[in-house]
Amino acid sequence: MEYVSTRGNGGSVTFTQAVAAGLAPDGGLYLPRELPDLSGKLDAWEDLGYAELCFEFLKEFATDMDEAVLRRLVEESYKRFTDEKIAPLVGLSDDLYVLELFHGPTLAFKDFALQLVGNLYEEQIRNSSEHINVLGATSGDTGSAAIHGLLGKDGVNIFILYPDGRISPLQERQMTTTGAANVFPLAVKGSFDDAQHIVKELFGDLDLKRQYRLSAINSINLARILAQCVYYFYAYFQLPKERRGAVEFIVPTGNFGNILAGWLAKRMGLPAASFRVATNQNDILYKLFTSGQYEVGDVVPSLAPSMDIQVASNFERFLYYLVGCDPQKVRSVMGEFRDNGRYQFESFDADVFTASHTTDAGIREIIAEVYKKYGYVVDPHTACGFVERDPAKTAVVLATAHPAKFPETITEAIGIEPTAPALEELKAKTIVRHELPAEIDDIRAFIEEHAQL
Ligand SMILES: Cc1ncc(COP(=O)(O)O)c(C=O)c1O
Ligand SMILES: N[C@@H](CCOP(=O)(O)O)C(=O)O
Repeated sequence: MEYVSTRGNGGSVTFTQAVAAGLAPDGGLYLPRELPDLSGKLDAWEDLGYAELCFEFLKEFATDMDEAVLRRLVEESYKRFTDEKIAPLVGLSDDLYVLELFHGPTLAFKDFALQLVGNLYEEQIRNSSEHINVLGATSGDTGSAAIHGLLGKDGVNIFILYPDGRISPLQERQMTTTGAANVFPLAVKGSFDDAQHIVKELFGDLDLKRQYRLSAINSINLARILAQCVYYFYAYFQLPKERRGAVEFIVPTGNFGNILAGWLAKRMGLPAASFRVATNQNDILYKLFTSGQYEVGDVVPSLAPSMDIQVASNFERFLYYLVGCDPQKVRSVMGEFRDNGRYQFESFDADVFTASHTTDAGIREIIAEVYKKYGYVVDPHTACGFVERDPAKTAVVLATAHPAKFPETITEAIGIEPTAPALEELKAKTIVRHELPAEIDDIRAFIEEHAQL
């Protein structure tokens, strides 16, 4: 299978090359030249365990990898999950289900892809004997999942930018208390968007990228998206057969990676009816999907900090399909959006997407209501998925983080403090972090000083 850039000037590369590159050299994002039709495989996949399903799915894409190696890496990637089902589907009522994606090592859905990406990078280092330097931006969860996907692996330094003071204290502790000499958590004086922008600019500096062998762990990396497709199939197979008629996946959304993975799964044969873009008060995507107006505003810190994002990097992958896979149109829309901070679509076909948004007050109310009604505790991000439902559909809400990562908000809402052993043990550890301005030159200089060659 070949991979091409959304902007059309990145040539065509293999799976391994696309993963190693992260961002395409023309600044675009990689996608398969053609999506495979997997609908004929669903019957055979119905009863597979999570790792087996993941292997079967990924081997359609990693066609340049040895299958035995891929199988080993995939199996390894799900060993540290604490629930035997890996991604259990919990029924709250006949037509309302929660897909729990927080049983990995860092208690957020990012572990699904980043445990795997860590293993793919380790394999790459083993094969090339070259050191890599991982660079990423996080609004809370990607950073810790990436660090824990790579921790203890030789030949890699990790630089993670995060907005200082705008992630939860426990998310910060997950990144800053590892004690590992090759992990550099960079507390940046700015927003996640500032951090993500800097990271993309640095990946766009092709000399820097080549010299330091910079590798991406954000969802600009196609491996992230593909690994996240798997649990949509897995969730579907866990639904009772009589509930599979019209399924809406409700996805707490920020950078648009998670929901894009579901939508791609549908394009490949997953029989889902629709996907809900569930945002917090930073609702640029809600406005886009309800009006066609795509306009950057100021990010407002919220109770669901990992979704405090304005410019969602994976929108570009959706845009590519929206404009009929025409890279020139992608370049033109992205260019106008970059220059003006806005783009008005004349006709915006939202396809199978629906959208909702939630304020902080709404998040608190939902956490309390869901607990009262079902005895179930949702984290503030997952709460955004409980806003409204189409009664004609079976709803599957993606639970993207464990509530114990956000104890203050949960305690305020229901008077009970959620805990998780993996987080408790972090509280006594020493924090090591590096404070930097949100300036590309400062970040570049830090990397040049601390990267390994
Ligand atoms: C807990 C949580 N929920 C939801 C999201 C939003 O997911 P995405 O950025 O893939 O849209 C994130 C961050 O990515 C997150 O960490
Ligand atoms: N919400 C994310 C932001 C980064 O998104 P990614 O999916 O592109 O890595 C986070 O928690 O860091």
